[in-house]
Amino acid sequence: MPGCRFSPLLTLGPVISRIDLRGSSTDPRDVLPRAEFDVEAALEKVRPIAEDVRHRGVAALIEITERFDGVRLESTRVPAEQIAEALEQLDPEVRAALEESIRRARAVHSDQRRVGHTTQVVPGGTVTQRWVPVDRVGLYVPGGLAVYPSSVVMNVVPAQEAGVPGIAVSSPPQKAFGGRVHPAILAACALLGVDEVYAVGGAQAVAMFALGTEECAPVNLVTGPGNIYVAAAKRLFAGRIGIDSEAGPTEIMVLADDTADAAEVAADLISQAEHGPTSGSVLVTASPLLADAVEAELKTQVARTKHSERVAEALGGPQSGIILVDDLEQGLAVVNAYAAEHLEIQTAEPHAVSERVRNAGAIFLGRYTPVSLGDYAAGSNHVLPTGGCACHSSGLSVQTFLRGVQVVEYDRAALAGIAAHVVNLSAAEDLPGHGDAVKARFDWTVPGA
Ligand SMILES: NC(=O)c1ccc[n+]([C@@H]2O[C@H](COP(=O)([O-])OP(=O)(O)OC[C@H]3O[C@@H](n4cnc5c(N)ncnc54)[C@H](O)[C@@H]3O)[C@@H](O)[C@H]2O)c1
Ligand SMILES: N[C@H](CO)Cc1c[nH]c[nH+]1
Ligand SMILES: [Zn+2]
Repeated sequence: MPGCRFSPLLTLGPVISRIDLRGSSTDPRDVLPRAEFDVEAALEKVRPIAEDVRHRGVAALIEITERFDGVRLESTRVPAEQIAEALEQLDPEVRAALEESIRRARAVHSDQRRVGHTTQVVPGGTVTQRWVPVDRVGLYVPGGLAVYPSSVVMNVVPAQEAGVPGIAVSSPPQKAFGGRVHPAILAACALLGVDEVYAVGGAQAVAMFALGTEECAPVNLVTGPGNIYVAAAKRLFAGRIGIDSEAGPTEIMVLADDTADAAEVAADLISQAEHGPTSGSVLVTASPLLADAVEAELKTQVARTKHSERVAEALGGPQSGIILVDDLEQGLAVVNAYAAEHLEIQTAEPHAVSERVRNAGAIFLGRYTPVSLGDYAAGSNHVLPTGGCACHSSGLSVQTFLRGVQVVEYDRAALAGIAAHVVNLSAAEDLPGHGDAVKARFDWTVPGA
């Protein structure tokens, strides 16, 4: 059968492991799978790359790119003609899909814009909250195992809607495309009006953005997903620049009951496993019947999916599994403990269930909302917190590119009205100089002090 491949991994045992939490009072956090993603260890490899870029700029980038991507660049900056040419040659169907994806993402992200607000604290005393976009961002678009024009959309649209004036994109050059950045990525940049693109991948791209080179001015913020080296470089430069998150391997958790369709659940688990061998795909269910049916479906579908080897590796890895629970209550406890990047709810009452979810990067409700819709064209953003970070962080949004600046203004009477409290608090902290700064405005006589 054309396109049908058989993975030898499938003959070795179950396609996915089972964790039976039924009747157990174990804290789900102690047993939940997660892929190993040792950013600290990767830092050791990334530090010399960063130092090299710091000292030798473009010359270092050219050498590192030759080493890791097998491409000898003449310049790191992609010429404008290459970007224009990529758009001219873009398949019309892919162009239409990208345009619709951009239109929907723009509709959602433009609604996230924040307006400033002034609070009148007392007569004559105001605090205004202003939202100011960062001046310049570097957006990383991965291009290793797969290439991601959709990630161009997911990074660029919120930055544009936030009003960021300087937007630069970087993505690895592809040997298979004559050493150029993948043409679909260049075309997506063209559709979005982004003309500053670099053919640099991995940690070296983050170093280029953070430090600047002869060809690329430094940025204030780097966003975008990537592999462990990208994550390690973000950790290395965080503080010097802002970062969105250290995105790890993609993951999906499906919370399902026996109203779910096993074939659809299996297809969704495979969809995210397709990103790479460390992707995590987890089904949580109280239905042993569904668990069996999904496992059987996985066996069939994995064998015929295009990237069956890496899918089988991801599903067979310790980061994937089918978790059997007693009931929806325990299922929700597992869901909240895991804090999935993507959570699908395939139950009889997905809305009501979703109200009880506290930790998830994005929630996909019902059978007609698969994660892959969100990956490409729901309007939502697909750059989401992974590795459990959804319990403290959000996905990419307009807010990522904004800083809140408070503008404070009190007149004489308003300051006089609070002066005694400021002086007393400064004394309580043994920082009397702070109080003196207020007293100085009243000829050292503070009313009521
Ligand atoms: N969260 C999201 O929104 C999202 C979206 C798309 C992709 N992803 C994830 O992003 C990741 C993409 O990873 P990828 O590897 O395919 O692409 P990538 O672009 O992140 O990394 C490729 C680069 O890594 C560098 N590299 C390769 N081997 C190296 C080594 N030994 N030392 C130093 N650098 C090295 C190369 O320079 C290459 O250009 C996947 O884990 C995928 O799941 C996440
Ligand atoms: N699932 C990935 C992380 O959310 C995004 C993506 C891009 N293309 C396909 N999928
Ligand atoms: Zn995906």
